[in-house]
Amino acid sequence: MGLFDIFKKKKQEEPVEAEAPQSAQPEDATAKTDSSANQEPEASVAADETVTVNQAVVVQGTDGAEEAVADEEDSLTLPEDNTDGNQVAEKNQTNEQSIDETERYAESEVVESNETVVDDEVKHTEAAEDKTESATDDNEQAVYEKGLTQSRKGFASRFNKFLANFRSVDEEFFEDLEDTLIGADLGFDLAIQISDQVREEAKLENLKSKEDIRELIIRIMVESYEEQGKDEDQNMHFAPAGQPTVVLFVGVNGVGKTTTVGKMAQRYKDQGKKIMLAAADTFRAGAVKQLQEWGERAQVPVVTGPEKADPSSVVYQAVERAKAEQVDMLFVDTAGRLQNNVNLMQELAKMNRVVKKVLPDAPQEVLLVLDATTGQNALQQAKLFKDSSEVTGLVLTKMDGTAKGGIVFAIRDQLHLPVKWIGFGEKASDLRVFSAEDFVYGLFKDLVKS
Ligand SMILES: Nc1nc2c(ncn2[C@@H]2O[C@H](COP(=O)(O)OP(=O)(O)OP(=O)(O)O)[C@@H](O)[C@H]2O)c(=O)[nH]1
Repeated sequence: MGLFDIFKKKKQEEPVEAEAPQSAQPEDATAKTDSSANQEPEASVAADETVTVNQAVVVQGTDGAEEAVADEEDSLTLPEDNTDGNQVAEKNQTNEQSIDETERYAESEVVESNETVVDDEVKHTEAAEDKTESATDDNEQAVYEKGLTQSRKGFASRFNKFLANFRSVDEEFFEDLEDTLIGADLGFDLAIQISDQVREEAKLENLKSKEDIRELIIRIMVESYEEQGKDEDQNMHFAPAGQPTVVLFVGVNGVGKTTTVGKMAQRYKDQGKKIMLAAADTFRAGAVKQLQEWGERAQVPVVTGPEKADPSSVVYQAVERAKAEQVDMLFVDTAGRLQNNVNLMQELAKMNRVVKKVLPDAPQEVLLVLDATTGQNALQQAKLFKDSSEVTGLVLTKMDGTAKGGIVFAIRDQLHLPVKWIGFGEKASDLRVFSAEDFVYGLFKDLVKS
């Protein structure tokens, strides 16, 4: 069954009061494929242990870390400061603000009417999560529907505005359609491609009514999304039993790397995995502290180095330790990388090589963390990271705080990098395995009739 057929089936099964996402109980919610769910639980680690790597930078003879890192020393120039990163972050923010301005018209209604609902939902969610921080118990589809509220309303409001002007399927219609799709953050290329397909099929099927056209657009979007993703490997990859799985988290400042590491640590710890974290963001003291807090919360050890230490040295120590202590998964939090800073990209490559010196098949995953609220900007970052590092998948954070859900379509269309995880909030349980099915449904369910 194709994605659109699943979509239609879900829609037919949906209770009449579809606007109350928390009350929806889809039949197939238990059938979700969670790549991590079938792993064997193992013994948990000692609580609240923080390891400081005091010798992370200094070469002291016998330690392989020094040799490994020294081998790489020539190729690395440490960044002097984070100024550029801050500029990028500020630029993102400015960009976000200006886009917000233009979108306000389309979304103001939605945001206002949602505020009370969101407040209530937040209270409700917090109360529930006081009882359990488990990421596995909640109904996945309801989580997606809630997390995608802003994007769904944004889409619906754009489409309804566009269809309100609908008179006939003429050239003006296609121009409006392209503008609507670009406005929904699908990107120019995909907007044109979808519009062309709609043109072809509307003619072929002789579709004329507003409802038929609306459904055709959504069907084409869903089907082209599915088609483009058929070769993507969305699963997390793991080392063979007995070896640590190493996951590097990369991305520019403030996208949510540290938070994602913390959430993932909690998630896998809850599954019985032995977890270790490495604080390779040695440039920002706050980042180490932030990771330590997540480590304490999840009760997993955190390997740290002195401030301004060579990040690769910390990584090396952490990998050695993870191997020696038979850790199942080592999560490495890296500094905010700048897409236009060659030195920083080199440093990332160096980290990769240092990991391989200890564990030749690692890292099993290099996850690029992207902030969904930055829309097309996130896409640009992803392109640059993809070109200069071995990114294996994406984590899309802050989806709860944006109407730019369409970025998921643009990412697949232009990058062919699988979104593996999605963040719907700041709590550990807000990180979810990405499900195209739930995503598409959460985004479009208001636009298609059952
Ligand atoms: N609403 C929301 N906030 C998030 C999400 N993920 C992360 N955040 C918040 O985003 C902010 C930045 O997150 P960090 O984890 O510090 O980002 P970082 O990429 O590690 O930043 P640097 O250490 O500066 O490189 C924090 O306030 C997080 O709580 C999410 O999915 N939703």
